[in-house]
Amino acid sequence: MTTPGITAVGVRRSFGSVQAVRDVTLEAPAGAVTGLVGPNGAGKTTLLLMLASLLAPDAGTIRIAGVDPVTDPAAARSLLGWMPDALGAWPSLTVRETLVMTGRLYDLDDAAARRRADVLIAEVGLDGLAGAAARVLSRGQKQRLGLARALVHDPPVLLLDEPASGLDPQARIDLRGLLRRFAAAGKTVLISSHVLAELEEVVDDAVFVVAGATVGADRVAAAAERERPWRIRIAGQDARTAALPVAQALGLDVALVPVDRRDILVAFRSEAEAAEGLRRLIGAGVAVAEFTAATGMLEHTFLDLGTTEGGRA
Ligand SMILES: Nc1ncnc2c1ncn2[C@@H]1O[C@H](COP(=O)(O)OP(=O)(O)OP(=O)(O)O)[C@@H](O)[C@H]1O
Repeated sequence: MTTPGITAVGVRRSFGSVQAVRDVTLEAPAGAVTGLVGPNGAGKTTLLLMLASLLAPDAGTIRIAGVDPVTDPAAARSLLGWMPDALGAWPSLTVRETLVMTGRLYDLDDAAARRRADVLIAEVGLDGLAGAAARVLSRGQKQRLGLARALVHDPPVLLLDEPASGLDPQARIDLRGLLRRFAAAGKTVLISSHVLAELEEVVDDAVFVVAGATVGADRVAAAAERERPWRIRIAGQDARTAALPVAQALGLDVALVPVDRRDILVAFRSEAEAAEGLRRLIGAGVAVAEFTAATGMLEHTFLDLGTTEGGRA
């Protein structure tokens, strides 16, 4: 029976004495975009390489849409699209030739490979560069080609390592739309990125990897619930002047209410507490122009995990 999505249980991989991945257990369901988040050197790329069947795990089990990439790498590769963080393209082939060649490697006949290349060139916005050699592409253009290449065989599972790096704002918005469309079509998307604010806008859920191990759901939930700062901006008043009425309305000592450029920072323990704070400010007649969490949930959780228990799961 085919199980959609990606599962990994107790996966490990060392390079000599370096334990790059020491204990990863995760599930990325079909029909969703799952983020893979962790600090530099946490083991994300090593893990993605194992999921992509390009590196053998020392221990543990992996399933890509039900297929074991260790015992049946060919079947796994037919099910997954892999976008590495750096494009290892054939430098003298053009964009179109690269995609046609990739299609041929996936057993498309020549005509089908050409049709597929043209569709993908349009989809990733490389129309004007179809005849350009891969070596002359900018970093962002290479990223687009890497994405197109991962999609050649229309795989149900997509593994993307830092796909947004080097992309301009429009290309990032396009990428978000594309990933959401994939998820809506029932595909599985696992994406690593350091740009957490951006990841936040595209993922349904996130898996945190710290020091080679996935962080348990209870620890992630606890980290997410810890106090975090909110930015408050008051209409028509500079932040220093406005800090006093804000502190009074919230029952705080003004000396404990920091100011950051035009904003006042106040820590709340939860969204419910923040909502209550906003109610009090409005009730006290404070002209609130902006009231927003200073860090997104992913960033907040990431920072919290990095500062507790040495980040160990
Ligand atoms: N081929 C290799 N040989 C030796 N050590 C390696 C190898 N590949 C990775 N490592 C080590 O394994 C650890 C995890 O590396 P990995 O590239 O998986 O981390 P990452 O989470 O992707 O990091 P980043 O966010 O910086 O890209 C690092 O300490 C790295 O130095």
